[in-house]
Amino acid sequence: MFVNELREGVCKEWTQELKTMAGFQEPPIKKAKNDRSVDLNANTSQAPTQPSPSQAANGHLKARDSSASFQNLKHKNPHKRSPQKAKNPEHLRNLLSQRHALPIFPARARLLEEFKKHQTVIVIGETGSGKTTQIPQYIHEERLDRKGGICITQPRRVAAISIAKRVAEEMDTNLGGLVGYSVRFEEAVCPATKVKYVTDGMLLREAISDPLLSKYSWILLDEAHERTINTDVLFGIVKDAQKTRRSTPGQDPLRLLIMSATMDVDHFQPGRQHPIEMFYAKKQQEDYVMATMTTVFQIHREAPPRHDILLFLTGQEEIDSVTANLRQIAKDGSLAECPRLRVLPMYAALPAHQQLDVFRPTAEGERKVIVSTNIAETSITIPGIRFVIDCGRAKVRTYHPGSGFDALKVRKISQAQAWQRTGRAGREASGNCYRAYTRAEFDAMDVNPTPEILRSNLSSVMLQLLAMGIKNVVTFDFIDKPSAEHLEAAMVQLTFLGAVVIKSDCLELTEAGRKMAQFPLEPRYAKVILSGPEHGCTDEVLSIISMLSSESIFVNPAGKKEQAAIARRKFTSVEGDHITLLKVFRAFKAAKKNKMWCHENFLNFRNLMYATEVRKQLVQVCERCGVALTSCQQKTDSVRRCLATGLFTSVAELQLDGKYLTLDTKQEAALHPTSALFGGKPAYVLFTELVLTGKAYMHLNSIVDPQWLHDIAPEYFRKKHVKR
Ligand SMILES: Nc1ncnc2c1ncn2[C@@H]1O[C@H](COP(=O)(O)OP(=O)(O)OP(=O)(O)O)[C@@H](O)[C@H]1O
Repeated sequence: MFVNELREGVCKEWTQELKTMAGFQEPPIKKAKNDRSVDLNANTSQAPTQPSPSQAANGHLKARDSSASFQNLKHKNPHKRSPQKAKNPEHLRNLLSQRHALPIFPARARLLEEFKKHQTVIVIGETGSGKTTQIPQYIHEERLDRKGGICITQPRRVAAISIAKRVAEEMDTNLGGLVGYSVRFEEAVCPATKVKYVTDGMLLREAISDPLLSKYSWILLDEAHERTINTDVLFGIVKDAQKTRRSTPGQDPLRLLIMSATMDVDHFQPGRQHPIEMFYAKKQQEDYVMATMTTVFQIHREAPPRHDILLFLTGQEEIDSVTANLRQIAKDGSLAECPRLRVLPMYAALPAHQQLDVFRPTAEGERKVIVSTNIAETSITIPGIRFVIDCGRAKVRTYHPGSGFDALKVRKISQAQAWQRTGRAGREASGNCYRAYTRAEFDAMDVNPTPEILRSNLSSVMLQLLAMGIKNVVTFDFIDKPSAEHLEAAMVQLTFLGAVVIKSDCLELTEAGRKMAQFPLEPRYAKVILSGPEHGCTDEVLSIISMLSSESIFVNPAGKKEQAAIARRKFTSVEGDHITLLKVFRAFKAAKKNKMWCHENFLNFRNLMYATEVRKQLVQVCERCGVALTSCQQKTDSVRRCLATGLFTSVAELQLDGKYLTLDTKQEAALHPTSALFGGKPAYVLFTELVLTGKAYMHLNSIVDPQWLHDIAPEYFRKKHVKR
């Protein structure tokens, strides 16, 4: 290995490594029989821009966006024209030459040949080589989509939307016309849509009503290496659909392409369209946040304007605080000579249009700094990014079935993720990547992330599989089989919720379970909505659950925390956080969804609008399922009672020593300081989430009466020795 220190004086803290980084082996993907794996380079004439030579076949499939999605609920902007740019022949010529310069282009004929020959093909190529944007166009140009459309899955909604926009532009067509997208609560498609980008959760939901995926001739599972739970499950479902369509006369074959990024570092630099210079920290950084911020300003002082920076950090709070700090420091007089700094946060809880802000090109004399979670790690191309700064960590949620905890912890990322982050720097031109960790730390990282399916609560997936008619979930063709403990925990949860019954050793969906599967929500929330009519409060629980779907309703600006807390007190309910959310939602409606009102009350207008939109969609599902929309007005104890019908396994009891123990697994847990109940000592508390962040905290809590619990699940609470 050759380590060279360059750029002394520019970034003293970094060492640069030149091309010969020690290679790491791509881990084996399980390869389906008769599948074909195409290396984008194999047997094609070597163009200087081409990706790596032959790869071992196989991949490993990625995961995220566990949220299920709506189907065809919204028909948005169906004929929104891409910018006038698209009509400009010069711009079109430019786009075409960009397409031709992509590493995938010389492999076009070879790929199409393989696609025609095989029903399942695995395509492995460099990040940025053109898989996501080009392959669907090649299929369409070759008219291989005459009998059915092309559906490309993405783990994240922002990727699905931004890529669809780009492809519509490249194809000089309207977004929502020939090219469209469909993500939870939002879509731009029409009957003529042939190339459709969707979140993997969305396609999973489509498969519930149409297990043969009959609208499509092509399913492209993209970013397969990420191993999201939905992509993993889709793999099994699409294979099943293929088999059934093959054996059903008159059915067209269903073609499956699994697209995965190569993680082969030996090829990372020479095989890329644009080279990326790598820098590692010289020594371990004690404060990675500080290290990355310092690097932002080191770069900012040196680099020309419009050479933008993408900084990877771990979570919303950290990002909000770094964003505020960067903006503050940018005002410093010593930076007067530097370009103007536009700092933008990027995380999943931001509404889609705010996420899409990061794609706006940088103005003359300006520099964009995007401070992001791993949401920007794969798939997307953010124009202008020349520098990536990677803190080497991410917040990971891991479910522990034994304790019922969701542990949310900051962990080291894997090498595969580190390369994905690096790849964001060289999409349009050569770039630089600064890793805030040493080369030795990089070497010690896991090669790949743990597949999501091995660390998640499986109740949603299990319900969806059952709704698709897959009888034996335990023998389902998972790429990596979840542990018996995880499967068992999901089964128990669904049984408690009344979604399934066990008949002759097999799980069977109940009528209620069938309805629950219609909601793009976790089964326990769907159960709450289904219980609405019985408690006369469907209207109220719909508002609360919509608010829970949209994060950060309350704004807490640095420097105004006191005022924000005072404003928040107006809505705080002694009954707990759920009724507090309901009061906010009602007040927002009464204020006619006024933006100024939100500002004055330290509430996030966009997130409230998002909740309003979600609610509308949920109402439509209620109508489809015949759930009556009743309202209890001010009788909010029936709302808490109704919440308990779905969340009754999430209750904690006050102990003599003043601490809380969860009833289900006897874990010690504390009320989160942001809770409306914090400081009080109610005997029984229902919590929405139990998160381990150092200590175990109950988030979003309400007071419950033990008698209700006995009424809802008498057997369960008798066993838990709950006094009435
Ligand atoms: N919105 C965009 N604006 C500008 N260029 C873009 C945009 N989207 C894609 N590109 C260009 O197209 C190239 C190929 O992108 P594409 O997403 O198809 O690659 P990929 O092989 O699928 O990468 P990944 O594995 O990271 O998703 C990018 O490297 C970039 O040069």
